[in-house]
Amino acid sequence: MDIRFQDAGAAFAGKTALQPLTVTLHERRIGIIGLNGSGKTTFARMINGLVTPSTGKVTVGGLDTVKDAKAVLGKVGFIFQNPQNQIILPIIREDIAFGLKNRGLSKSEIAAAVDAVLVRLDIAHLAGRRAHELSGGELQLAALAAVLATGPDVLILDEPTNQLDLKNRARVEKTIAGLKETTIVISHDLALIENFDRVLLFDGGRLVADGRPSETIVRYRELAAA
Ligand SMILES: Nc1ncnc2c1ncn2[C@@H]1O[C@H](COP(=O)(O)OP(=O)(O)OP(=O)(O)O)[C@@H](O)[C@H]1O
Repeated sequence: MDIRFQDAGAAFAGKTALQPLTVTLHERRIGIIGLNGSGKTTFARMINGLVTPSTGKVTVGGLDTVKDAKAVLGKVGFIFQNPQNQIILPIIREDIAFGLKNRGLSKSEIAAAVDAVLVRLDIAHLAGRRAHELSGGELQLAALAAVLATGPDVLILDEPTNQLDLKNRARVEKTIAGLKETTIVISHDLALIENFDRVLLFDGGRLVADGRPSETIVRYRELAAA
């Protein structure tokens, strides 16, 4: 599943947030790092079309994020920084099922798909729980389950370990490691992405390093210390 940025940049109200860049992503685990406000989330949101390019274009598996916006949304799942904002229905099982409605599935097929994803993430015990009662780590996994159930080819997680304790962090890390989907993770938690296939470093709205995690992380540390 190739993700291609072709001279693609982004601006908000005429102010450049991301300088035009050309890059193709096809690795299975991709990390995105950089200081606050460096353009990481903007870059990630361009992949699912939430942010449309002000110049150039972005394609996912050959689909244009502007012209084929709906198809791209079906291919790219996004787990936001605050997962509670994307859980719509109060009970976890219902919330996961909600995302599968309008797909021509029978009630029993939806129930089976919900069960399958709960088992896959080892969170079957959360099925009947209320979202507002869950811990941060449980919420993160529940949001991931709801997105995974819809069968995306690409998953984007925005700071998935933010505010998690060590136990929940390890749980989320292990879950990410086991995902078969192409997974793009924005993170300030450098240990989380140190074994990824590729890491992109943004600075001031520019892609300034792109390569193996060890090299990119060293560059980030130099940049942060400067
Ligand atoms: N919707 C928007 N409207 C206006 N400006 C925006 C919008 N989204 C982002 N920006 C600006 O674009 C720049 C890059 O922001 P972005 O959210 O991509 O950074 P980031 O690297 O993800 O930051 P952080 O680590 O703090 O989450 C910032 O200057 C930000 O203020």
